[in-house]
Amino acid sequence: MSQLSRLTSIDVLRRMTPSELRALSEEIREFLVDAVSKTGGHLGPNLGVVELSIALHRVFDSPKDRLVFDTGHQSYVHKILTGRTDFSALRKRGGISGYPARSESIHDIVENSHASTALSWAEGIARANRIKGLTDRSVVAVIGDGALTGGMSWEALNTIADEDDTRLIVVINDNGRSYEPTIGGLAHHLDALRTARGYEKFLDWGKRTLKKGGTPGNMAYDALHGLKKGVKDVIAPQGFFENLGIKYIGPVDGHDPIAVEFALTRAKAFGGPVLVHVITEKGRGYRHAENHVADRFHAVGVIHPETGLPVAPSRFGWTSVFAEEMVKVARKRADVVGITAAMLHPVGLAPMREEFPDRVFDVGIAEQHAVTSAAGLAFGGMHPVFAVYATFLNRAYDQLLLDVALHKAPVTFMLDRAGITGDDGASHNGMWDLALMRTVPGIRVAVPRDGDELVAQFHEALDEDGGPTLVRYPKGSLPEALPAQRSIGEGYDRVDVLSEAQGEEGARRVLVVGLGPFAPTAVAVGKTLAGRGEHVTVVDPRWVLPHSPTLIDLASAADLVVHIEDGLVDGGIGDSLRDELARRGSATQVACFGIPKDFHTTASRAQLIEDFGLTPEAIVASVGTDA
Ligand SMILES: Cc1ncc(C[n+]2csc(CCOP(=O)(O)OP(=O)(O)O)c2C)c(N)n1
Ligand SMILES: CC(=O)[C@@H](O)[C@H](O)COP(=O)(O)O
Ligand SMILES: [Mg+2]
Repeated sequence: MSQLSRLTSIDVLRRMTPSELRALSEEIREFLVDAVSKTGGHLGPNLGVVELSIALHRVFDSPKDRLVFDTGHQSYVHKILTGRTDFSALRKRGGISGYPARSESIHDIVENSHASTALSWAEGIARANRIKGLTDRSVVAVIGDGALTGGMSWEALNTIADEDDTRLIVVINDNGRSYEPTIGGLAHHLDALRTARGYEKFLDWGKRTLKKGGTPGNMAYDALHGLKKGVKDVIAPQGFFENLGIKYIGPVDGHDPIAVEFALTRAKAFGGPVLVHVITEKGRGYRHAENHVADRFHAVGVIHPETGLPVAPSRFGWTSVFAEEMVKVARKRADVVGITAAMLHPVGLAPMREEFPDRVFDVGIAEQHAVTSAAGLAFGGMHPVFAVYATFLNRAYDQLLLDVALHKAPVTFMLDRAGITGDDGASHNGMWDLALMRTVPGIRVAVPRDGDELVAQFHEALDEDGGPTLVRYPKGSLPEALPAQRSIGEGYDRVDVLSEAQGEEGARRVLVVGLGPFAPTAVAVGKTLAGRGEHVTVVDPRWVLPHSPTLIDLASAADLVVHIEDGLVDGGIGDSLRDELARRGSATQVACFGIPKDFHTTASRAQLIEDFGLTPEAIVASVGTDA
């Protein structure tokens, strides 16, 4: 009988012998490869935390003890161990989320997939436990070495170090990588700890001792008892964690079940803030992941399990257009530099780094630093291009507002994954940037409708040296090119007319505005309205903030503006246009269509577009008839 099928409860897990645990680890790896190759997902990270997740659930008693996963993309094994083994609809509607989800399990806590938050979550939970006198409860934060490069992690560690009586265990899941090898001084320090003399000695001694081990059932006790007497002289050299005042245990081989369990048992018994440094391997046990140079299968699409090759071709057309154009620009403009927050390949800066390694900077998962560093680079005469997923820019709003915009710094933000991303969870939809940018003085925002426009607007952004510019585009493959029938105005003021129709005498005059990927939707809406005899003009404003005077004039001349955007409907660009028209005393009605702000369960982009009433049919039905 397979260990996985035996696993009907955590108690069964806790009674497993070392050999059963090893078999279970293998089965879980096979399960992960088989399941995730069918659906896509975070295969590499989860292959790396099989033994760690098992040990966490054997040593700690979730949900009494709280397990918090940073980013949460590495929680598939935790899900399997807590009774969720149907991965057939992973990240799909009706299936399990790719991140912890409270609606799925009492064992899941943090649904936010933005990195570097786990230590703050854990510190707050542990503080609450202390206040409530729940002194028998541990809080465990599992954080990757990449997430540890995020500033919030250090804000939390600074506080945690001061809370001696807090039962808080920080587990660093150190696989040496974010997507790529983790950058910076911290990564070097972790390396130093990892190769510390004590680590080898710790392991050899641990294995020797445990060869004489006790009964399998008492493995953790034997590990603890057997290794305790020698542990004092194998703790890794003083590191900044100890200097901060946080006890450090490790480094520990994260794929050695006994060593991990022993270390976690010690940490649990410590009774104060303690950090366990666990060394793991991203993609462990699946050679196509282990051999994948770029990111060890950090996030894969549907793949052939036997080869690791994608079933469908690359799905990131917009990113490829930017990547290619960035290299062309860099060849011509020495002042242009690229910045990424630990996502070199996903945002398309790898080709530029290939050719100009000194002009692409990876700052780790540190978007706030990236933005203010860009302000510094601009002050120094460069034109920085920060390529980032739209949702992750949220974190650097203050830096954008008061370090970049306040100083009118010529920084260009290239926002990938803007709008509804769908299956990657609620906090991954790039839905907030347009509304946020309404509050940023002086920023110019563009929303290209196809690849040609992305290139054109990227160049226009780079030509702007009087302040920040932002170009945002969706996840996935490129749409058909959508040429304009004619354009009105020049430069930022230019508005592209995509279609127009003269209606019947006295019919309603409708201006349909489709931003970016909703331009084709706007054309479809216009066609239906024209078919009913209404006067229709369908436009793409290209640069959407500040509003172009041409667009304002077109809108003022209409009875109704239908405005469709891949962003928040409350407070979005359509809302802003409505406010602007009202300020001018215009009687034009504005019907805004976009994303509602309440967060959503996992579903595909197509499903969410249906849900939000963003199909042409739904929009036409909503704006009614002229009658
Ligand atoms: C604020 C933020 N920026 C970027 C990302 C994208 N991202 C997701 S996982 C990841 C790498 C995480 O590395 P690490 O914490 O070491 O976890 P591992 O994948 O190695 O287990 C990144 C950059 C994110 N989720 N949140
Ligand atoms: C967890 C995380 O933030 C990233 O791994 C993200 O899920 C990648 O998204 P894409 O798959 O759209 O590149
Ligand atoms: Mg890592």
